[in-house]
Amino acid sequence: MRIIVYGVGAIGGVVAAALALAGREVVGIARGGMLDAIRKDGLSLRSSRGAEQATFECVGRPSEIEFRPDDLIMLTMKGQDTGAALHALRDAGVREQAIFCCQNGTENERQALRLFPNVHGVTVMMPATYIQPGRVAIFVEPRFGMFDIGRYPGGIDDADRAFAEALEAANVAAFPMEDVMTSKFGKLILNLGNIVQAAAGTGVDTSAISKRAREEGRAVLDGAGIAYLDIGDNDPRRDEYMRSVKLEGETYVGGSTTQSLTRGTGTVETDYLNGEISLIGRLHGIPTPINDRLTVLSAELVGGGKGAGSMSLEELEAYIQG
Ligand SMILES: NC(=O)C1=CN([C@@H]2O[C@H](COP(=O)(O)OP(=O)(O)OC[C@H]3O[C@@H](n4cnc5c(N)ncnc54)[C@H](OP(=O)(O)O)[C@@H]3O)[C@@H](O)[C@H]2O)C=CC1
Ligand SMILES: CC(C)(CO)C(=O)C(=O)O
Repeated sequence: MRIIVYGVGAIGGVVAAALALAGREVVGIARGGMLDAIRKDGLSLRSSRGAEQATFECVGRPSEIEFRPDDLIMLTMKGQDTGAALHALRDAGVREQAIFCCQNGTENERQALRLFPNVHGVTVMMPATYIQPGRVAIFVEPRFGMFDIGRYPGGIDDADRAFAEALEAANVAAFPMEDVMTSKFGKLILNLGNIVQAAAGTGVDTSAISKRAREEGRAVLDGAGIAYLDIGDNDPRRDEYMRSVKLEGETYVGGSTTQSLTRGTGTVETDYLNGEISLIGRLHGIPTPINDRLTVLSAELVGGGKGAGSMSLEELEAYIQG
């Protein structure tokens, strides 16, 4: 069984390296400097275990892979890149293989199920950082993170069990779940603060604004009758499996949206995080003024070429008031 990691960045990089270091067969799909670096020297994984160099096959597009029926395919690109990636997989001949959406947001699974029959949701709890091409880091211990895993829209099958077994071997705590989307909707609530942190900068206390965005998000899910679990700081598994750790010489720049603004990738995932709450709210007639504003804000920050931390807390407050 091979594991194809599509999108070798922070999450894809940590998981691909950890799997390869655990002796699993991994094929990465990467682009730009990351692809060149992995092909040349492999991928350096920095963690509380130290710096480990992982080597694995890496290609630039799915069409370079001869897919096998028992391949497990992880999607680890941002939500705004999922559509193009799914079409590239289908063009490359992928049909019945298990596709694991290892991404934040709840739309990736729906998009994948439109094209493929065998889709799985994964809640990714893993503060990973794309440091530079060829280098990623993970800032928790003793495990590299925790994944809730299950078939979409529900159930657990052999592919979930096989994926969980491989992750456990790679030091990622893995939990097959009958109703994984309840976990993913819980994670969505947590991620409503991503753009807030990205706008104001890591280290600024944005908790009051994030709290309001999350309260609005919960009201929308409640109103729409969508079940969700609390998988944030109150999740008791965090103490056992993923305690924050400082890594000498490495800086945790922040969450995934902060990293996108810092790296200047030119897109952010907010339309699939806060925008998902706006969408569900609009479908159910529930107002979502805060998440609407945050979604527009993300487009303005990206459009204006703004970096992480480009707004003061006061500016952010004023912006949300409209
Ligand atoms: N980072 C984190 O701590 C966490 C992230 N997540 C979620 O995990 C998912 C991935 O995030 P993250 O790892 O941070 O994102 P990154 O941007 O670090 O990694 C995604 C990678 O996919 C690459 N990519 C996108 N499209 C393609 C393509 N068509 N072909 C080849 N490569 C492609 C990107 O390339 P390029 O660099 O050129 O853009 C990038 O390197 C997101 O849904 C995020 O919300 C969840 C929990 C924590
Ligand atoms: C919860 C958080 C912020 C942890 O890294 C995350 O999921 C992300 O970075 O997108």
